[in-house]
Amino acid sequence: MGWQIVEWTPGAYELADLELLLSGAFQPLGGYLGHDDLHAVHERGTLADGTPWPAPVTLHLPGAAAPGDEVTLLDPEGVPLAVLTVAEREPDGLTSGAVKGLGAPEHGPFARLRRTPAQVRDELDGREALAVTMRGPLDDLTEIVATAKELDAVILLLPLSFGETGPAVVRAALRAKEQLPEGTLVVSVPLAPRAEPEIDLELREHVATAYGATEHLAGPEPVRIPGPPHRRGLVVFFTGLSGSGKSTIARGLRDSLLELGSRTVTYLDGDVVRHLLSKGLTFSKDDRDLNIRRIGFVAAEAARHGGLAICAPIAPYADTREEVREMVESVGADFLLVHVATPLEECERRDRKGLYARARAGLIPEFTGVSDPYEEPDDADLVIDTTHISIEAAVAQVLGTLRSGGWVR
Ligand SMILES: Nc1ncnc2c1ncn2[C@@H]1O[C@H](COP(=O)(O)OS(=O)(=O)O)[C@@H](OP(=O)(O)O)[C@H]1O
Ligand SMILES: Nc1ncnc2c1ncn2[C@@H]1O[C@H](COP(=O)(O)OP(=O)(O)O)[C@@H](O)[C@H]1O
Repeated sequence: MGWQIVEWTPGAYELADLELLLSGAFQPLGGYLGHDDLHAVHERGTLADGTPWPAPVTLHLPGAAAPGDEVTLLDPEGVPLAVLTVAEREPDGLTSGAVKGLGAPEHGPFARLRRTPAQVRDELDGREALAVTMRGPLDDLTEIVATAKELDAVILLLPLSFGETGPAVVRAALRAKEQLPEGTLVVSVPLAPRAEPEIDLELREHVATAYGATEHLAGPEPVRIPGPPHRRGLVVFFTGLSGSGKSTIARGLRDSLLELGSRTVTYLDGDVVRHLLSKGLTFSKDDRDLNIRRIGFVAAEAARHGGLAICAPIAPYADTREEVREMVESVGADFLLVHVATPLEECERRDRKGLYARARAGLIPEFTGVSDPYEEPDDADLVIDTTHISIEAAVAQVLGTLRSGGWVR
């Protein structure tokens, strides 16, 4: 926590909130909330001064920052978006303060469909507006058309484009517009969903009002029907000590899958990863974590498009494995953790590459199992100890799990 923070890329959720703070969609808020406001929001649904406000809008910053410091907030591509003037800072990094925009946000899909509330209010020019906030397709337009007619209002479709489903919601709004009266407006709003439905609804109402709505209809929630497992993306993630058998089983699995021919396979071989994707990284905790995140990122991209990715790094830390699981599940794919639980003594006895001997001799520092930790998974979907079984039997166990889960037919 010692280093002074001068710039920072907030998380996806915080960035979405930032955009709405900057555009005025979160009026009267001018920045991230601090302790007193958050307390009042939780207790009474107002800010500390009594102004109605339904939901927390928060930011976490690492590093050191004191009241009055300025921190530049960047988008994921590194473009400066805003300057935050720190007001308060909690020990856990929660930071409040006003934000000032540096330019129109350009990151994320459908940037052209974003407009500020002021621009939309200008366009409405005093006419009544019926806002429809949507997170899923509108299956029935009759209520919207009837209500708009009754109010003599312009229809304002506000697709809440956040995360994976964002682009689909915007497409649904553009499709709906074609069947709605002329003059219907579509404005993409990156409002991240809030966990509690009532709070989410209230926040949607605030945002709709900021955009000039005189009435608000909340569109249906997204219905996510996951495809059958054999069409869903899958990441098979092997973890275990060096020499436990991860690569051998992973290669066997890849070959069996290629032979079956029913799925596309991406194999992220540990050595290839270390020579290319993670070239130059060491075996410090930070570098191992980064290595695993990179592997997770690539595997999730393959799985996002329905592919099956196989990875076989040591991945000694539980938190980092969990991060990868979340990364994969957030793109709508499945994650299968296989713990190759061959005990250290057996791995050391095999010592295929002579690494254990060198590690014991003190020639390799931070060697997993010898002088560096391996956190045993307690969330493995399959555990295989290869001490007394053949390679074929080990591969068959994994393939059997894929078959019984329906991932492979
Ligand atoms: N200090 C230290 N600790 C552990 N392993 C070491 C180390 N130095 C080199 N190696 C070799 O690197 C391979 C492990 O790399 P990974 O990318 O799988 O490790 S990690 O997941 O980032 O922890 C591992 O290969 P495998 O035997 O295939 O597991 C080792 O051969
Ligand atoms: N049932 C088994 N499954 C996998 N490997 C086995 C098995 N039995 C013996 N081995 C041997 O153990 C070694 C495992 O090495 P490797 O697959 O490179 O491990 P890791 O990738 O975990 O470091 C190989 O020499 C392999 O032939």
